[in-house]
Order: sequence, then structure tokens, then C-alpha cells
Amino acid sequence: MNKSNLPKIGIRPTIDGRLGGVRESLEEQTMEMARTVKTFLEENLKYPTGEAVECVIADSTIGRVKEAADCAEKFVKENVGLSITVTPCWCYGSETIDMTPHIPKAIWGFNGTERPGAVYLAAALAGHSQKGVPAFSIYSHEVQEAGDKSIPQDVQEKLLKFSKSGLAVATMKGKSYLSIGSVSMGIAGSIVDENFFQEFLGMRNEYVDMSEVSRRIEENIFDQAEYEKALAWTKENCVEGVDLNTEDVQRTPQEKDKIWEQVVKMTLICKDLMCGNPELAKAGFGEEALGHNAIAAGFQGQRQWTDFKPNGDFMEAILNSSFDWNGIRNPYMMATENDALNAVSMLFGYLLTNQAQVFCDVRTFWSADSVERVTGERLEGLAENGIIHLINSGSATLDGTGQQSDADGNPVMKPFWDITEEEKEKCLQNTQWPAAIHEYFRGGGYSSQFLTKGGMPVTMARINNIKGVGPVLQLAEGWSVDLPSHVHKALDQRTNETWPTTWFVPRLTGEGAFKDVYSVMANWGANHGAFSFGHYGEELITLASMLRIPVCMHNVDTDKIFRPSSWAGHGMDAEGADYRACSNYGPLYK
Ligand SMILES: C[C@H](O)[C@@H](O)[C@@H](O)C(=O)CO
Ligand SMILES: [Mn+2]
Repeated sequence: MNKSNLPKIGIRPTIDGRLGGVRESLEEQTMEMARTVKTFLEENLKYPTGEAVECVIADSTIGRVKEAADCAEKFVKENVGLSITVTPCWCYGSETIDMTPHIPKAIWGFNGTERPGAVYLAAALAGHSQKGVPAFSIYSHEVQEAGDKSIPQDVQEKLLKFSKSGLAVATMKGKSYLSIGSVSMGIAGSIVDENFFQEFLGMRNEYVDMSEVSRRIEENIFDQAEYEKALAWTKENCVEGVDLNTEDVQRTPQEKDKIWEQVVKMTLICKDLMCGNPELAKAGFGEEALGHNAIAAGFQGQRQWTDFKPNGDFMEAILNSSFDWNGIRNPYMMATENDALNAVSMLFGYLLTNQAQVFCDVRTFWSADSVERVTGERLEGLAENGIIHLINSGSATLDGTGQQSDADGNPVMKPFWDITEEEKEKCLQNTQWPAAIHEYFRGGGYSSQFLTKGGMPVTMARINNIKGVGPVLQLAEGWSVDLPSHVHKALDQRTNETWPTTWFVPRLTGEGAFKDVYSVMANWGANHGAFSFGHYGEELITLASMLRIPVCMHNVDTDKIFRPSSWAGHGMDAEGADYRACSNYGPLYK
């Protein structure tokens, strides 16, 4: 990804068109609102590249339809992917609203008394509702004086929530999901639904057979210099764990070295398949140099490939992490088992937070009674109502160790540009790479083995495909928890201890799917989930509404939910209204 083709935020200062006094008296205040919003957003938002988000303001205030059209034309040229209309006064609703198809839209009506900004807000939103072009309403809870140039806190929060989600929508548009291989072990999420990607995300689907990875290994179609650097770095930083395989299938040191070489090559090759690599063109591989313009990808791995070749665990874990032999850098969204729906769940989380993602199996619910039965210990604290074991070999980012810290020393997962060299080292030092379990992975490989530090707020998400309904989003905000080490060991060793483990506790509401920890797992719609640091369920809900994906399960406070204003026209029960609105509008790009 580079900034030149990332979407901008368009800002539309809209005004009462009456010349001869009214318009003139409002020009400065209206344009100043736009400038203030531009400065605020550019200071508070970053692209996945780490660069400041760019905002574009219309060349003039928008009082009549010609000016609205001129603004729309400018925004197309500037690659604007979402728009925010701002106004302190009455304007002419359907003459001035943004009618650009497919892009997320919001309107901030200044809460002032001298001019009827809120009246325009309501009138404009009525136009959006009547025309079937939903828009978000932003209006402060407190009255401001006409000369007050500040952005109230509640308006700031909505501007950020709208912009983060809108940028995610716009960033996915036109990019690819790359399947390397196809369906893994009958996992439904790896049966790729092209209509979902095309109609809901505006994305396209690309496919390469796993033999392409073999071809590039055998014909040395990768950057040789980077490979040498990568292999040396790997040997120094990726410490082999205990080989738990029985002696009759354990590999010799020479065979293990060969496998390290292969998994490092797989990593270079899969990154090239996703994003291309100009070094390949220099070596005469012009077509391979192009890549597949993939913002997310999945590696089937299991089975076939893993039955005789090293598994994708190392490749997936390193690509999903915020660092490798080239240093600290943006993560790549690489799903294991080609679970495309979980790849999208990772992608949503990544684009909303700029943080790497942990791909996980939702493997075991442990009640306090069961833990006491097998360990003699009772779960305590946050874990007292039970825990969920999140663990999957492969694409769990090493950022998921929780070895990065905030200013107070609390465990976090950061955008790559905030990660220190020391934190990168700690993530690597807290990860071991035991030989892959032979019964599952006859071709060998190395699995990333780590334990997530407890005490991290996290949000786990999942997209499921419900026939007759379409895609639905579920999410659970909660925390990673620490267990006494002997309890962790006793539980972990009953599973596959060579894989990355997180002990997860969802925040309970006492109702429905969040009645208790068991119900969260019982209502989880698939074998996988994706999580990262922080509680960003509210942004996920806003993003889902922009894409017209209904939310079937969440534990976000009602007052934090921000959806287009016309959702209110679909009924008073917020979740039912969400379903009705998404069904009414249909996929964003249909
Ligand atoms: C044991 C299987 O091979 C694993 O891949 C399985 O645990 C999964 O991850 C299925 O989602
Ligand atoms: Mn899995």
C-alpha cells in the first residue's frame, strides 16, 4: 500500500445560497468549519502506511446544485472515498447533499441558535432517506455560540468513528483477496463467495494454485539477496522449540535446516504473490513482479500441501506480524486454511486499528468447574466465569504475545510505527518455533508457539455467511487473561502446545449470547475468529452498516452505536432495524 492511491476524506462546506447578505455573512464561518475538521482529522488519523490521512475541501462553499456538482467532480479527481458535509446554517437539502454513489457520507450540523444548522441537517437527512442514500448524522449535544470554532467532544468522537470506518470501506474498494490454494479440509469459510467480495466490499477475487509456490521455490523466483538476509535473520531470531514428535518421525538437523530454508522462501513468495515485487522484474520475471493487488490473502496449506511439504505456519505468522528481516513494518493480512471470511474479519480489524491481527480457532470453553476438576485450581478474577481457549497453528501475529506496552507498562498491540526495537525483540524472544506436529503436518514446518499476556482489552470478530440472509458480523469485546502457569500448562498440553495460545474472557452483559462465557462460544458462528488490541466493536458496527452487513451479535453499549440516520426509520429495535435496513438497501456495490 502506498499513500498515492489511498482514499482521501472530502469535506463539503454547505451554505444558504441567498446572496445579498445571508450567504456573505456565513462564508467565513462555514469555510472555517471545514478547515477545522480537516485539521482535526489530519492530526488524528493515519493510513496503514503510518502517514497522516489527507482531507480535501471543496473549492467553494456549496449553496446551489452547480457548486455541489463542481465539488463532486473535484472529489473524483482527488480520489475521495468518503465525504463529510459541514454547515452552521439552513441550506437547500436535496440541491446540496452528496449524491455520489457508494461512498460513506456524514453531515455535521452545527448546534447553534443564530442560524438553523440543525434544521438543514434534518432536512438533508430526510433527502438521503427518501432517495435511499443513507448518511450519518453528527450534531452536538450542547449549543455552541456562533463564533465558537471548536469541535465539541461528542462531535469529535463521531467524526473519528465515521472517518475510520469510511476509510476502511474506501481502502478495500478495488483491491483483491488472493486465495493460494482452495478449500482447506472442508472449512466453509474457505469456500470463497465471490459475490460477497464483489457486492459488499467492492473487491475482486484472485487465485493461484499452491503449485505456484512450489514453482517459485524450485525455479528461485524470489529476491535472492532478500532471501539470504531473511534466512540469516530467521536463524538468529526464530529459536526452535522442543521437537515433540516421536523419534521415529523427528527430522535430522540437516533436514530441519532444509525446512527452514523452504519456509523462509515461502514467506518471500507469498508476500510477492500478494503485493508484487519490482526486484523480480529486474531478474526477468515481469509477470510475477506484478503480484495480485491483494490487501488480504489465504493459504490453504491443509491438506495436500502439508501432507508432503512444510506447512505455512512460519510464513503466515511472520507476514501477519509487524516486523521481519526488513525491520518494523506494516503487517500483511494472511489467513491460514484460506478462511476468506476470517481474512475479512482480520482486514476489518486491521483497517480500523492499523494493528496486526491474531487469527485463531475458537477451540475450548473451560468452565471454572472443569478447570478445577483437571487442575485442582479454581479460576479467579476476570476468568472466574470461565475462559475460552483461542489457538490456531499459523497466522497469529507475534504482536499477539502482548509484549508491546503503553506508557503505563500495560500490554498492548500497536500500529507498526509506534513499536520500538526493544518491543519487537521481546515479541520474538517470547515466541518459540517447535517442529510442526507430524500427525497433522507430515511435510514438516515450524509453528509459532507463544502465550498472550493477560490484561489486554481485545475485540474478536467474525464474518459468517447465512444462506438467505447473506454476510453477518459478530463480535465480542473482552480481555486476554493470565492463568497460573501450571494451570495454563495443564490445559494447553491437552491441546497442541506448539501453537500460539490466548486465554480469552468476553465482557458479559447477562443477556442473550453474552449471558455467560459458554453462550459466547455456543453462539460463535464458525471455528475461527480474529482479534486485536482494544475495544473497537463500535467502529466494527459502523463499518458493517456502511457495507450493509447486519450485526448478529455484539456486546457494545447501545449509546456507542453509530449507524446511518435512516436506520431509525426501520424500527425502534436497533438490531432488528439493522437487519431490515441492510436488507432494504442491499449490498453497497450491488
Ligand atoms: C488439526 C487441524 O489440522 C487444524 O488445522 C484445526 O485445528 C484447525 O485449525 C481447523 O480450523
Ligand atoms: Mn483453524
